[in-house]
Amino acid sequence: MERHTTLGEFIIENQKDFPYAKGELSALLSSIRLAGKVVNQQINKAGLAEILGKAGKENVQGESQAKLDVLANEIFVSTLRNRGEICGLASEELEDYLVFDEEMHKNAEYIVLIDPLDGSSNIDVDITVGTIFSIYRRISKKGTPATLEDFLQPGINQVAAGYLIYGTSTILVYTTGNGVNGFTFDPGIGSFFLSHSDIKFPKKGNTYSVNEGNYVHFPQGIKKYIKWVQELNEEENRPFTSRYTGSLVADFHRNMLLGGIYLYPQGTTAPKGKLRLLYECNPMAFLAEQAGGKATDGSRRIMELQPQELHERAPFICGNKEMVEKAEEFMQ
Ligand SMILES: O=P(O)(O)OC[C@H]1O[C@](O)(COP(=O)(O)O)[C@@H](O)[C@@H]1O
Ligand SMILES: [Mg+2]
Ligand SMILES: [Mg+2]
Repeated sequence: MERHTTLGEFIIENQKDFPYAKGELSALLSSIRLAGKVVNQQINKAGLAEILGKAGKENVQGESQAKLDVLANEIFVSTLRNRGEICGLASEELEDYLVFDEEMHKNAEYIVLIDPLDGSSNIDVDITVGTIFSIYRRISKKGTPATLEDFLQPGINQVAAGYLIYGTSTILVYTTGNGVNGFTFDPGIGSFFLSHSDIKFPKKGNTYSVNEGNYVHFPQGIKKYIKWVQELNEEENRPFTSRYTGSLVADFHRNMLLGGIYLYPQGTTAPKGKLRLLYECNPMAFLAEQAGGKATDGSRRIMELQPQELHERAPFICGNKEMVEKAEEFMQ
């Protein structure tokens, strides 16, 4: 029987891609793997462990937090705080970034941004959710506390990014700038194994993912693009199929494997869209580009946007290159 490579082996094997690396990034990816396992275990038994429902408080964006948003955040923060690979962390569920200034963190090279639980509206109804992470090398001097500047870096500075998808199976997908690979969790063994190597968007896609309930609020260009995808044109395989789960990770994963486009545009009610640039758009954009796809805000490359605030939002269009460029044409 063919033996699959474990995530741990793959991380070590690929450490050579980073001639300057001293193993910190590998150790950090392993910490994220560990936290992911713990969150996965909690999600699998959520209905029994009284961790469904609301936490009774709001995050900095005024969204009412789900108990699992809070728990997943605590698991990632405590796992990464207990291991010395990062000097700071920012999260969707925390108003401000955390500075890890204990001795073992002071000289750490990296910072992490996370969306601990993506697709929160789906938790209580057992639909696929995820965790998204983005890793940067610090800008501030080693030995000093992490600064806001360390977090407000453009997406092109990411050294690694990825997500965990908690679906029919649990898969960890990530890139370090050398392609995108996916590892499926085998609960029987308790390890992640390489199951999707060097993932690339298929040449063509015919699935579009957008919350059409917001159609009336969309800019004209997006309205026209949606009309275009729904028109009959057998040659161009239109109308496209509509698939929207309410979880960015799930829609992105499907579109990357089968071809498609995800759109969360700006609108009258959300002038800058809904998704957060630093821990949703940038990591997915890095993965998309590494898989041969594209990610824009309708006209500009997401990864070239200069962030101004920790929780700022950005219009997000991401998927097959050709499909994103068509949407951009309509936006022009
Ligand atoms: O319900 P809406 O407005 O369509 O938004 C759904 C989108 O918002 C998100 O749930 C935002 O992420 P969080 O759940 O992490 O807040 C995305 O996963 C999803 O694609
Ligand atoms: Mg999210
Ligand atoms: Mg979230």
